Amino acid sequence: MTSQIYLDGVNRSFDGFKAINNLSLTVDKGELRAIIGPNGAGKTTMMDIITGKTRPDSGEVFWNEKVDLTRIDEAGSARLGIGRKFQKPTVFETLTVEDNIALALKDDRSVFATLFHRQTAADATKITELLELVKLEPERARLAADLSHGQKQWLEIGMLLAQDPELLLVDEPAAGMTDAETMRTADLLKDIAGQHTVIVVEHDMEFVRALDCKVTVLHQGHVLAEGNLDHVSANPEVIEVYLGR
Ligand SMILES: Nc1ncnc2c1ncn2[C@@H]1O[C@H](COP(=O)(O)OP(=O)(O)OP(=O)(O)O)[C@@H](O)[C@H]1O
Repeated sequence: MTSQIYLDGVNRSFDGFKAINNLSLTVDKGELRAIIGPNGAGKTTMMDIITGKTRPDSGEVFWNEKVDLTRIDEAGSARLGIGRKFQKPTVFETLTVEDNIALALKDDRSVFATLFHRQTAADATKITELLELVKLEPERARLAADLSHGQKQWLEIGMLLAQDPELLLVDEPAAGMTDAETMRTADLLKDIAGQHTVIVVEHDMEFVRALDCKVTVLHQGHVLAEGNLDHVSANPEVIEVYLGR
């Protein structure tokens, strides 16, 4: 199996505090992986290192086994095919759902050209496919502002998928969602995996259970446990530092 992301012996300190401490982690191509851990465990810093936002002090970070991610900045990581979804949805509220996706397909053109020129047949097909994937086809003509919080999150995932990333990093997608939206989001990420590699940081254990994937527990900047949710949940150290709180 080819690795999509490979971290080995990675360290990063902030003012003498080791946010990432000898972190080693491999995520395979097409895998869906959940990352859990208490506040301050280093989850965000790990994603910042993968996307070139933060440089490690030492250690190896490889993309597709050959590209050294420690030498790449955020723009470079996006060009490689790393898409990142931050916690807060950032859709264009005054545009329709469909136009949000159309814009994301066309970030090489101006907004004006995208909105006022006719779509090609290929674009129209791609937009419909993406809307169906993120379960927003019935909402395509609505303004993004009128969507529920969960629907906005799906729309932004659709916008990221329009760029066809190889890897999607998703930060706490279930935060603020209803139970039904949370379960639909788990289904969506499961649908996306395989075609894309998906790494999800999340605190909601019901959601992580629904993802039904390998889980990595981070604590104090390194991997405390790894395996399926039942396996890591039974680990006394994991219960002590995270689940038992
Ligand atoms: N740019 C920075 N400057 C100083 N300290 C930082 C910086 N980034 C992260 N830290 C510190 O590193 C530690 C790890 O933070 P990080 O945000 O990676 O944890 P996290 O697991 O994402 O936590 P949360 O679940 O709260 O989002 C924290 O103690 C944080 O204060």
